[in-house]
Amino acid sequence: MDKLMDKMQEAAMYITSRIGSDPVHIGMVLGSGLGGLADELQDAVAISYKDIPYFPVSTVFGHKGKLVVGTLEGKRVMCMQGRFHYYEGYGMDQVVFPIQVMHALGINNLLVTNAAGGVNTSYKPGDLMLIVDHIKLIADSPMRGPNYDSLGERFFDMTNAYDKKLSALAREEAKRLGITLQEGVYMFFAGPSYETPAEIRAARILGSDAVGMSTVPEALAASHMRMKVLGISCITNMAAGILDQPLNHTEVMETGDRVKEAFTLLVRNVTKQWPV
Ligand SMILES: O=P(O)(O)O[C@@H]1C[C@H](O)[C@@H](CO)O1
Ligand SMILES: Nc1nc2[nH]cnc2c(=O)[nH]1
Repeated sequence: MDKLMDKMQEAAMYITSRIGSDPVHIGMVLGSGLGGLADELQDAVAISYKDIPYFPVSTVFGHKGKLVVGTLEGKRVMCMQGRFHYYEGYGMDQVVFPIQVMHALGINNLLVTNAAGGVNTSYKPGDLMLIVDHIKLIADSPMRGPNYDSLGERFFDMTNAYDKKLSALAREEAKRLGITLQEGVYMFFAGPSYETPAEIRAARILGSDAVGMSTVPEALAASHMRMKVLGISCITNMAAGILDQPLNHTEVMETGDRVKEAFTLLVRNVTKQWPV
């Protein structure tokens, strides 16, 4: 066994010692302001990241740094209440390590969520957006370096990175529940600064509808391991230069808090129907 596989196994064994060996159906990464969903799990077991071998720790306000495992709408789910970002100083390999540990635990379904800035001017803060594709032009790939053939192929396909059936499910459920669900392309920026207005104009020309500092590394790692991914952004603010106002993390958190009911309702109903 190589080193990454050893680390994944050790982390997975520790988590299993805390949650038991019943299968976990869906992994969920909860973005800034969206972590409250984890508090709704039944029979929940919460594990601090600092207790899990080789896990990094969250340093961002609004990211609690806990793995919470429990039942949501009849499915056993594992929520990351707080994620790791490249701008925190972690390598891309550390950013995606939890996703690889989920895979080691037998999880093949992943919901990735985030707070994002709206680039598409038809969006408004508080909208939810189904991620149909992404753009990443900067920073390393998390898969840079030796390939772990037991995890996935060296050159892997990203055509269907965001699963079409799960996307259709989210679309249907949003419609049924009367929740506005925009659809768009999420573009990764390394942060921690928000973008300049010129970068946002460039992002729009390139075809992005929303910008953020996460999610894409996790979607890459999940695709490498052929996990099924559903992505939902919460448009917490209009991206830089669209409105005549500066951006700040407080607004991001406040908007996340404002939409938490709609977000939770949508995720609950998608989870209920999620084929596992
Ligand atoms: O973890 P996410 O992508 O939801 O967090 C976003 C990006 C930054 O961490 C932060 C900026 O306000 O929100
Ligand atoms: N990069 C980036 N990340 C965000 N997260 C929440 N809002 C934003 C934004 O406008 N830009």
